[in-house]
Amino acid sequence: MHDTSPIIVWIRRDLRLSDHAALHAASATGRPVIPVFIRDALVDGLGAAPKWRLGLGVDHFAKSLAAKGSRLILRSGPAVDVLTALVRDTGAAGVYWMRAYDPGSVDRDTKVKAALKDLGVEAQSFAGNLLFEPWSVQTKQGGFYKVYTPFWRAARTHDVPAPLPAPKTLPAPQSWPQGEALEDWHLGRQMRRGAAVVLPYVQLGEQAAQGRLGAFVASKVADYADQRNLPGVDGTSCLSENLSLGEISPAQCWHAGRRAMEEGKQGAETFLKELAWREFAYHLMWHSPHILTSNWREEWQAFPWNEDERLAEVKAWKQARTGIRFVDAGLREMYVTGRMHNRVRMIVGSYLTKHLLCHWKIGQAWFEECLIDWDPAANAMGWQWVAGSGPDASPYFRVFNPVTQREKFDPDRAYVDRWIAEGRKSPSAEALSYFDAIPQRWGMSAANPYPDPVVAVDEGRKRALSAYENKGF
Ligand SMILES: Cc1cc2nc3c(=O)[nH]c(=O)nc-3n(C[C@H](O)[C@H](O)[C@H](O)COP(=O)(O)OP(=O)(O)OC[C@H]3O[C@@H](n4cnc5c(N)ncnc54)[C@H](O)[C@@H]3O)c2cc1C
Repeated sequence: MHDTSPIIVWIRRDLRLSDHAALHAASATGRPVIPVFIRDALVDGLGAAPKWRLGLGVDHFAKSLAAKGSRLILRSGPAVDVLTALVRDTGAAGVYWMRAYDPGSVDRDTKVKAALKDLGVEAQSFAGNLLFEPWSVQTKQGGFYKVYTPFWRAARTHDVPAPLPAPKTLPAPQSWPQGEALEDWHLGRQMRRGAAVVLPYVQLGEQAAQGRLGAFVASKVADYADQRNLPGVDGTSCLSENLSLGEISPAQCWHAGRRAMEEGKQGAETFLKELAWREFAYHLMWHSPHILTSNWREEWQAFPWNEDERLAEVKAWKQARTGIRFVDAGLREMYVTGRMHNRVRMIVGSYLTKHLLCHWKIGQAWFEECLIDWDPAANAMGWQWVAGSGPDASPYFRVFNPVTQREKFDPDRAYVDRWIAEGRKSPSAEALSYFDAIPQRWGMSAANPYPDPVVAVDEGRKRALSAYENKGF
């Protein structure tokens, strides 16, 4: 193979130059590098907001590559077809990529690897989208962890390699293969009215992500342990948006957290533990992929969840008009910003699965539609945790009371007042922007009175507890 045969770097949800082992290794070969992004069935299957956010991220990353004298070639179709055709067209010596761990990607990547090997081309995948490879953290018996705390105890003894710098050069090939235009993919098509409303909340790309991490470590991490549960306070890193598309690597976050810990900043260890929750989600998804699609605990299979999306309660929940302010505030925050505070994710999830006795899959799918930080593993684990059907889940009989939770975690009502417009003399701009984002056919207006609860807090709790009786949980 000639030295000028290029290396193709297949870019997926790893839209960064630094701490990108595949780009780094490709650059180190001294060969020309051809970065490629493929719009395949997994991209087409994304929900509206994550697909739109991916499009913004890809566009931004293409510009970062252009600033280095490189390019991002865009192609669509099944990855195996696109890559084998590209290898033939360019005479590439190898294809490198960063590993993904969801079953759809694993299946696809296994086929790609086999096809490339058949062509006699080097096919290499690299670690770096997680801190610890999911198979590397094992129980003493060689199994996987089903409970977070022992997982954390085992994981924290593992080394996390120092992040790699961005490659110095990404030599261009003599001629670039043809690519498609991102505009023609219409990745934002389903966002309709929402895009203009969500856009100001987006922090796009690697530099912005590094800025977020820097600001968090400089001014928020010290109080993080106390403040991270208060949705009215800007007390968390907000890095999930960037982590979900790999605009920052978990190792970069981890090492920044470690340094903060060494500097004696309280809260830094809690931050590391939260990063480890992300790892735990991937650990669980890798070892028990059914967490994405069915009750992780077998005993929940017979539970009679409501699964009908047409139910009035489900519509009210999705449209953030359940009549429970803390719940509606969270769902509105998500619709307007593409994100939702972790505490409130638990409250809205509990209300859907317990007060309304609806299947967690309805919530999982709605979050997948609306979140710009959507992550398959964290979303599935979060929903199964809330519902009680997952490993290390919230006990089934723990029904969050959204009223007392609001009193405890939003005592001055800063959060609910920010997101609920109805009944207020001068609603906040954020609360009003919800009505600009939602479809007009929902028929909602800030001028309407705030709705009565679809299911009252006590009544829903009692109903849930009686539904759980004699189910053998
Ligand atoms: C029902 C439900 C659904 C969820 N869906 C998602 C999702 O689609 N995408 C997503 O990234 N997170 C999800 N989470 C986890 C959590 O809510 C978010 O990661 C967190 O709110 C992100 O905000 P932050 O970046 O400011 O977090 P920080 O508090 O600053 O934490 C730092 C990082 O740690 C990780 N992290 C923190 N908490 C968790 C957690 N409970 N589980 C897994 N990782 C965590 C995230 O990567 C986060 O960016 C979900 C939680 C629940 C209860």
